[in-house]
Amino acid sequence: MSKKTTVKTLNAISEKGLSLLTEDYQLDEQADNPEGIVLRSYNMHDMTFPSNLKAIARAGAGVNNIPLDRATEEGIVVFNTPGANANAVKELVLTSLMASSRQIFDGIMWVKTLADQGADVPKLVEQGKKQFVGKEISGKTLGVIGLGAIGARVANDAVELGMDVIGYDPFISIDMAWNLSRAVQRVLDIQEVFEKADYITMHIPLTDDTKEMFNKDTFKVMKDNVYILNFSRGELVHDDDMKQALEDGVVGKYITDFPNAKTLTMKHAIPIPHLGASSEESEENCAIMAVRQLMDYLETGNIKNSVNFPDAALPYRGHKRLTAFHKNIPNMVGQITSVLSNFNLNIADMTNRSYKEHAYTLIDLEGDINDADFMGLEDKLMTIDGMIMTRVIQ
Ligand SMILES: NC(=O)c1ccc[n+]([C@@H]2O[C@H](COP(=O)([O-])OP(=O)(O)OC[C@H]3O[C@@H](n4cnc5c(N)ncnc54)[C@H](O)[C@@H]3O)[C@@H](O)[C@H]2O)c1
Ligand SMILES: O=C(O)CC[C@@H](O)C(=O)O
Repeated sequence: MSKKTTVKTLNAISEKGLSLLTEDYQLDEQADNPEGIVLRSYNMHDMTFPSNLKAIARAGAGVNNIPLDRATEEGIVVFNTPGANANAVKELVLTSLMASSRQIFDGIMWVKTLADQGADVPKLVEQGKKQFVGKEISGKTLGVIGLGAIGARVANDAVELGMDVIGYDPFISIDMAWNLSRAVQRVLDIQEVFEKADYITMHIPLTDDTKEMFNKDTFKVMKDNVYILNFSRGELVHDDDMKQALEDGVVGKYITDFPNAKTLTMKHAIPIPHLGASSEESEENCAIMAVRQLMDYLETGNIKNSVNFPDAALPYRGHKRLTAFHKNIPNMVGQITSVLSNFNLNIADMTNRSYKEHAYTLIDLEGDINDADFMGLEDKLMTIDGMIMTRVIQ
């Protein structure tokens, strides 16, 4: 019996996805040395990668919880599931936008304080409700920073709700640009969003460039009483500056899906316990996509939706297949094919794709090949300068 491939989960992953793992896999939450890991927001930064680990599948969009550079150096592919939870997040953004604008959260908290007022409750409600007069969003300006899977959906639906929408994304993909409503006004300078918007929602990854993008300098440019929605990552906002801006009335409300000890005590902050992607549909979509991508890679070497390797695929026709991940430098493919020819192995098909400083080569080998024909092949390939990982799939 051939050995099963071990997959470990680091968070609760929808059964709809995990049940796709066939009998060739064993799912083991305690495994010390799995070939694959599936996770959501678990922080992997302090974790040493197991020696057998080949792939990490993030059931979700953000990958700031995974040490990508280290994974790349160790030849471990990292996947995410673009768009799979975007509708869930969009719905919560729009819900929060409308509910906060109409002071629903404050109103609910207040009305609960009347619980011991007996028959007077209806009268007190009518007397007290004037504290919670809100604003309609129709006709107001929404600034959307980041027009990816979530931002583009939020922008399009906000247009349908009657808002004037300004979008900023210097790196927008062609697909997203096609999907964006023509009513969304795209701007090339983020300052324009800060200056004009009554509500600002951010849908960008957390990177060195975006960390604390919302700070006292950017608040200074914004309209007084602007509402800021953060369904991306807490670290995009400088907490102390936000606290001050809320106290000064520069920011009217801060709706954040990433509460921490500071935001929980901020006046006018509305903390939500990271529920953006927590819908049944989104959890299933993400798990199914993550597990499929992981299995495809482990079984065929094909890559789709990686954040650190190039996407690459060859139709899998049962050939013995060699995969190699290496530096994106001249003559790597030449050196690989030369080793193959020394081993008397003939190429049936191949592809080589690059991403930033690295490249990935998939080679199908022709004919009936025995295990003995591969003896020493991977060791030899690993002696090529710039080679990071090789794998024979048989
Ligand atoms: N709250 C949640 O549960 C939840 C769920 C999903 C995603 N997220 C967060 O939301 C982020 C966005 O998710 P997505 O699915 O839309 O990702 P995405 O990759 O589809 O979109 C991100 C967009 O941000 C743009 N961008 C990058 N840097 C930018 C910058 N400096 N200024 C403006 N735009 C910039 C990119 O070009 C891209 O279009 C994720 O990275 C994640 O951190 C949170
Ligand atoms: O898994 C989750 O619940 C949240 C995921 C979300 O933050 C993401 O970046 O996709």
